[in-house]
Amino acid sequence: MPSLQSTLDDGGVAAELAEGQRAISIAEFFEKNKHMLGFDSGARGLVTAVKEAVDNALDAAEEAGHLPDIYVEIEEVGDYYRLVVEDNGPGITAEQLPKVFGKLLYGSRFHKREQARGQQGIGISAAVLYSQLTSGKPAKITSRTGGGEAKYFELIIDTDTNEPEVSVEETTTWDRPHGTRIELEMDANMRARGQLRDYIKHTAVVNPHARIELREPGGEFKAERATDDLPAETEEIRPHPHGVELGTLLKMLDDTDSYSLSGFLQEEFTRVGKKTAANVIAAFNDRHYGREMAWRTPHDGAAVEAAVTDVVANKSAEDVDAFATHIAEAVGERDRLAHHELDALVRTAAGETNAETGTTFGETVCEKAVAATWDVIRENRESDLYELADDATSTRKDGSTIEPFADRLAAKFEGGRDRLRRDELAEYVDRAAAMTEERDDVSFGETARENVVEAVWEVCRAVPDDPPTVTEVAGDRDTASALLDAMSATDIIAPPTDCLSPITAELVRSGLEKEFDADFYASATRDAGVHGGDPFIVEAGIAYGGELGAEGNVQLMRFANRVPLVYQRGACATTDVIKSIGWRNYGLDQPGGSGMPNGPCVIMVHVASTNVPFTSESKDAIANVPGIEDEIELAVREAARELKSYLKKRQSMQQRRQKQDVLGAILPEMATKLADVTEREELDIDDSLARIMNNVLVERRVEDDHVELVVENHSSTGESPELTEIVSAEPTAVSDGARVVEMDGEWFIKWSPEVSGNDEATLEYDLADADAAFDLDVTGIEAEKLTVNA
Ligand SMILES: Nc1ncnc2c1ncn2[C@@H]1O[C@H](COP(=O)(O)OP(=O)(O)OP(=O)(O)O)[C@@H](O)[C@H]1O
Repeated sequence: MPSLQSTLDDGGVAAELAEGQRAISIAEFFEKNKHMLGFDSGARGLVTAVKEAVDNALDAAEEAGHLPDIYVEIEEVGDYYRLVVEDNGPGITAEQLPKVFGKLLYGSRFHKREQARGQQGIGISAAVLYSQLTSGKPAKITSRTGGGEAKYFELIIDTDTNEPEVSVEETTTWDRPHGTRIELEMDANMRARGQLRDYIKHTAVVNPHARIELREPGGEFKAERATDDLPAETEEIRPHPHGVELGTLLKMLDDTDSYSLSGFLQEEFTRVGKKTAANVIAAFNDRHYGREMAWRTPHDGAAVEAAVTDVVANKSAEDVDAFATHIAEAVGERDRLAHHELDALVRTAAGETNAETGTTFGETVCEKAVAATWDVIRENRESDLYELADDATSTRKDGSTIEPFADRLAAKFEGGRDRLRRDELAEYVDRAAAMTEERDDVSFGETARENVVEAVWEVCRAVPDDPPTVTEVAGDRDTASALLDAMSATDIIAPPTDCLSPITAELVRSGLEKEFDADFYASATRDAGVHGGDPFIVEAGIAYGGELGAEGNVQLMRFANRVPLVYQRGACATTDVIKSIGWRNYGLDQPGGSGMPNGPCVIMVHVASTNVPFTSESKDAIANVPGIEDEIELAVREAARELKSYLKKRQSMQQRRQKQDVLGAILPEMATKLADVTEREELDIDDSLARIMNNVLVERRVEDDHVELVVENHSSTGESPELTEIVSAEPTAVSDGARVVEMDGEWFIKWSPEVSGNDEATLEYDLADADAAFDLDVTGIEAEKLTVNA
């Protein structure tokens, strides 16, 4: 078959192609690209649908201030699976409902800067799309808003138009007073049961205020509510100036009602008041207008006087002289002068002279005087630049290098107001330096050049011009780009974090304690950072030991905005960071010193943000954003430090126990042998063991009705044990510092002595009844460091 090109000329090909070109609806696009939304297989599609519906249910209930109560049911019905998700949220109005479920990219959160699980307005409608594509059945939705009647809808998405097609809309009855019920049928299977259960279990870890019930063909799972406190309510915020992208800035400039740049900055951004706006504008002016060079003023006022006198005609010599003297004196008072400063100074001199002489020095005269004085001031620019360059460069550069360089640099200033941007100045310096290197056979390196630029830029003055208006900035990409640069270069305090709802270190820990039976738990919450104008907070938690499986890699749990991330672990910034940490340093096994560590350990990382940068629309993995990666690392390291000291201590306790076990086996034999040989009474082993092990030894000594508890601290550090003696008769003459409580005929005597290293304390009491029974309990010291002989 001949190719299109061989039968048609270029214009013909274009016309032919044009016939086949048409807009693609978003629904059509996602129909073909289901994997982008997490619906690439039946197993995964089911997990994604549950995730989207449950995330929405949690968002909706929390937003309405209700403790979430969510029911998820998966049932096999004929060739398909039926998914039902019910929530006790505020419900959806009959007007909104068809669009929420029947239109992709329709939602309430996309434009909000506030932490929420949903972001894009695709999730649940994508589940509807997947269901209708695989089963051909409509979505069945029941929703009831507080106080209203329940409404029932059946709908599909028209993929050509991306609009809902409602087939049934009626009033119904429902036992929930408010909430939403979604029923979807889809081609699916339960191969991803593990992921499904993980998703529900991990959701429960980070949402202890939610009650979630899952019923699926393989069994039931219930996560009961652990707290009645809803997460702190979040506030919507405006974007932060750091990290906004140019396109967004241009759009904001177009949309704003503000006229002035200062107003725009204060109105549209968070953390920008009058002062910060002024700082941004100063930085913007530097970039947009540049600065004016301020030349060193001449020592000799006579030259200025002469120059002014020369150019002013038609006035009495006396008046001209007074004017020239005023200018020369004012110039002499300044160390350096920029053109606009000179201009203001001449006008002040004109006013002063006028007050003294009554003669007017008008616009033209002033302009002439400014020009003449400016020429005089500029005459010294070679020596001025020489001094600046000489100070700024290393002492190794001698005058013969600096002098020709300064002359060349001075030549670049072409006159006028000597106004230039920093990049222009850098170019002048580069050219002068390159020429000097070439002509004079000397070196003028990068650092020297940068130092000269900095020194000259420092003496330049900010221009007094008003910044352009918002409309002017919006109309020019370069100007907007200069504003963006200025925004990122200005110090601005971090955004407020009331738009975020971190889990908090305390709840991260109790969440882990609730779901994992371990020996050790640690957690950390970092301060907020900013990414792309959106604030974010990273939290980390670690559980170690206990019932956790010791074989293979540690278990990594990733969360974003309280949602567990189940898929694409390998593509996630969180995983990359965990792999990049040297875990051997924290006491975990890590073959080869990098990669996933091994051991009985769960590491969890939560990134909360008003806009989590996911790698794709299916929201499975966090993108490699350096600022976020840094914070993940710091949070994990903070928790890992606690793990390290726990493991270190555990190791030293283990060694102690081993030593104690060996001694415990040898010492009695030695004592017996020694007693045989010496024919003396056998030695008290506990006493010797405590001494050898540097333990704390607690011994009871009873004489008639007098009881003594002796606490000997054989270690070198102070200890504060808690001793509780339980006696069956009332004790008397109890030594100081004790609390005595009677309960059901038993007396509890509690002491908390502080015993310094290598010291001892004696606690005592008398018994009214010599036959009384007693029992001692000692806490506050690790078992491995304690020997009780009582
Ligand atoms: N169960 C529900 N109760 C109340 N409102 C809901 C419920 N489910 C969805 N909504 C509303 O419908 C909107 C669209 O939901 P959808 O899942 O399509 O997107 P999203 O949650 O905003 O974002 P994402 O695509 O990131 O999940 C939500 O923003 C919310 O306003």
